[in-house]
Amino acid sequence: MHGIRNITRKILNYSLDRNASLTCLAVRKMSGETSYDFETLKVSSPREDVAHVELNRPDRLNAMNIAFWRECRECFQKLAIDKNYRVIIVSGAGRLFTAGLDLMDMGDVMPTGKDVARNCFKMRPKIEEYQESFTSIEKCPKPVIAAVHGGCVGGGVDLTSACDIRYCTQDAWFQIKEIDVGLTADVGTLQRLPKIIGNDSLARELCYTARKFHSDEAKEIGFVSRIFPDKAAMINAAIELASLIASKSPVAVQGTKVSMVYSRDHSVPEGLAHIALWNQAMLQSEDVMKSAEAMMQKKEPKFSKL
Ligand SMILES: CCC/C=C/C=C/C(=O)SCCNC(=O)CCNC(=O)[C@H](O)C(C)(C)COP(=O)(O)OP(=O)(O)OC[C@H]1O[C@@H](n2cnc3c(N)ncnc32)[C@H](O)[C@@H]1OP(=O)(O)O
Repeated sequence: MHGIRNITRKILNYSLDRNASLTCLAVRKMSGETSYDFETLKVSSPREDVAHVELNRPDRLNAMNIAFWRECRECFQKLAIDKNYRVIIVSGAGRLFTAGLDLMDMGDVMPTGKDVARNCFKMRPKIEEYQESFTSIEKCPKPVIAAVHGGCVGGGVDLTSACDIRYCTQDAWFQIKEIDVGLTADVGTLQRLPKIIGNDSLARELCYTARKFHSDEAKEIGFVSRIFPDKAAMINAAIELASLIASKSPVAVQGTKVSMVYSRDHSVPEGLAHIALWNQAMLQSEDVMKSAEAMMQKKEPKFSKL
């Protein structure tokens, strides 16, 4: 008799638990909330319209393990279409931004078969997936601000090169370290960094030698735009900047990012043709009239979510 009662209680508890979690899921879906529950990233919202993504494996110096590569991609793909956020900040938890590729967790990209051709057919889509982890930052139409403290090694330079704006602390240093671990960098530094710093000779020097460059040099060459005495000051400034950008028309801000990314990789006539096509639609936005009215009335405009 006791046995049957126990089983009944277990079944009842199970269905209550299940109903509770289904209700939670339904509420989340109904309210349009996206879940950002990750193992290697912590996502918070320090201000309205601002998301803060923290690389969150401080005990491993935020080294990029297999879960990280997947989660980074997923996170930015979600943020790209999440109407609750207009600007994103990326920083690292613990004593430095990131130590780059997790050298203890590379099983995903190391071929195991005997046949070179078959290994290659497996490897290429894997490498492309890793590339997409950072390209998803660039594809996200919302501005992404990197806030770097301590070291930013290997994959960290790839990641921050895909961001729109880079701030760092006085103690920050950067290292395109791939050469030193026998790799040709393949997730974005070689493609993006030379265009950011506009100095091909120096880009090659940094990539071929893997020498560290510190905050002052990073600012001098245009890799970062501002340096702060410590992490707290940098994060505060990043939040202020993010809030300012978030107060502008999201139609205009996101169109600007899309156009700047496109124009970087195309000729001036192609870039102009692209923005003409884009703006033939976007100039019809209510944000244009709202901005003009606010300007005339000397008021701050409020723009609705996208
Ligand atoms: C298809 C692939 C695409 C991606 C490519 C990306 C490539 C790259 O990122 S290449 C660069 C790889 N990273 C490195 O070579 C950095 C290695 N680490 C260091 O040089 C130092 O740890 C560092 C200078 C960052 C910090 O030195 P510090 O003395 O302050 O700390 P440590 O005692 O060395 O490290 C503390 C613990 O963290 C572990 N750790 C550090 N880096 C990594 C890493 N990259 N992967 C895995 N684990 C790492 C280190 O072993 C220590 O662990 P423990 O001894 O257990 O405390």
